[in-house]
Order: sequence, then structure tokens, then C-alpha cells
Amino acid sequence: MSVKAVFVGMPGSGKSTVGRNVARQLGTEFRDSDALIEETTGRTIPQIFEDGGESGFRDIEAAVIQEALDGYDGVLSLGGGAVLTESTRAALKGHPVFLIDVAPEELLRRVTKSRTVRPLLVDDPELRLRELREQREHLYREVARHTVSSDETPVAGVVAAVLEVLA
Ligand SMILES: Nc1ncnc2c1ncn2[C@@H]1O[C@H](COP(=O)(O)OP(=O)(O)O)[C@@H](O)[C@H]1O
Ligand SMILES: O=C(O)C1=C[C@@H](OP(=O)(O)O)[C@@H](O)[C@H](O)C1
Ligand SMILES: [Mg+2]
Repeated sequence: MSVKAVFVGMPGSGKSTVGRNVARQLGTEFRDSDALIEETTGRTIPQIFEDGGESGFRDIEAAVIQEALDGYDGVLSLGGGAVLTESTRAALKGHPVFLIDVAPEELLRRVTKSRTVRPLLVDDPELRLRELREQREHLYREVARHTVSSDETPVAGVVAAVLEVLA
């Protein structure tokens, strides 16, 4: 028994949305690391960043992901920075990890429109997205077994592409 699909990629790429829909189509459980973090701590993501900074958040995130993967056979979406933690990258080895790839302009449109507060992007989303991509792109590529492009593809199309790989 092991996880059916894990989603990684930049903040705003659609991991939570696509993961939830893939799970629904497969008739399986869905977990999202950010939702699990909020459930287990009883705090919101922005509060956790305020209290413990990014490093405090990463520690909680890594622990939650380890636990979420243990004996799990559903779908799991990760937060965009989860791959920064080495133990998380190691835990993902051998699993069907999907990278959702989105061009910078479209990513900016999505995070600007989305209601989710992403503390790392609040100041200057365009600049921050560029910096985060530079830091992380190689890590996304390292952990991903499959890459699905989502630039102009509606959610249903991305979900269909994932299901085709899993079929
Ligand atoms: N393929 C897509 N096309 C258009 N908008 C999308 C697509 N996928 C996700 N979105 C939108 O982009 C925003 C960010 O999606 P979300 O699932 O929260 O991304 P992530 O979990 O990767 O940060 C949401 O408003 C969502 O509705
Ligand atoms: O990229 C990041 O470092 C983060 C992405 C967010 O998740 P999404 O990628 O689902 O937006 C959330 O985990 C937190 O705000 C930090
Ligand atoms: Mg998300």
C-alpha cells in the first residue's frame, strides 16, 4: 500500500485543486500538507509563519508529510516549498510524484486571483515567484517522475493528463 500520486510545484500551480480532483476521480482519499498542518496545529499558515518564521513552518511541514505518507494509499498535494526539506525529498523516492509546470505569467495571474494567503509572496509576488523558482526548479525536477504542463490547460485537462499516466 503506497500513495497513488503526490503533487509538487510552485505555489499557485494548482497542486491542491488538481490533487483533490484526481482523488475524487479515483474514488480515493485526498490529503493536502497545508490543510494537515492547519488541522494539527490549530493555527493558520500565516500565523505559523508569524510565530516561527519559515524554518518553524518547514519543521512542522516535514513532520506532517512523513506522517501523511505512512501507510497511505490516497493522493497527497504538498506545499510549494516542501521539497526544500531533504528528508521530504528522500521520503518521496520511489513514489509517483507529479510536477505541475506553469509559466511565470500564468502563475502570477493565479496567485493574484487566489484567496489563499501565501506569506512568502505577499510583498512583491512577481519578484518572489521568480526567486522561488530559481531556488527550487532543480528540486522539483529531482523528485518528479512525471511532469504535467498546466499553462493553458483547464483543471479538468490537467486531471485527465494525470489519470492517463496512472492508468
Ligand atoms: N489549470 C488551471 N487553470 C486555471 N486556474 C487554475 C488551474 N489550476 C489551478 N487554478 C487556480 O489557481 C489558483 C491556485 O490553485 P491551488 O490549487 O491553490 O494551487 P497550489 O496548491 O499549487 O498553490 C486557484 O485559484 C485555482 O482555482
Ligand atoms: O511555496 C511555499 O513555500 C509555500 C506554499 C504554500 O502552499 P501552496 O504551494 O499550495 O500554495 C504554503 O505551503 C506556504 O504558504 C509556503
Ligand atoms: Mg496548495
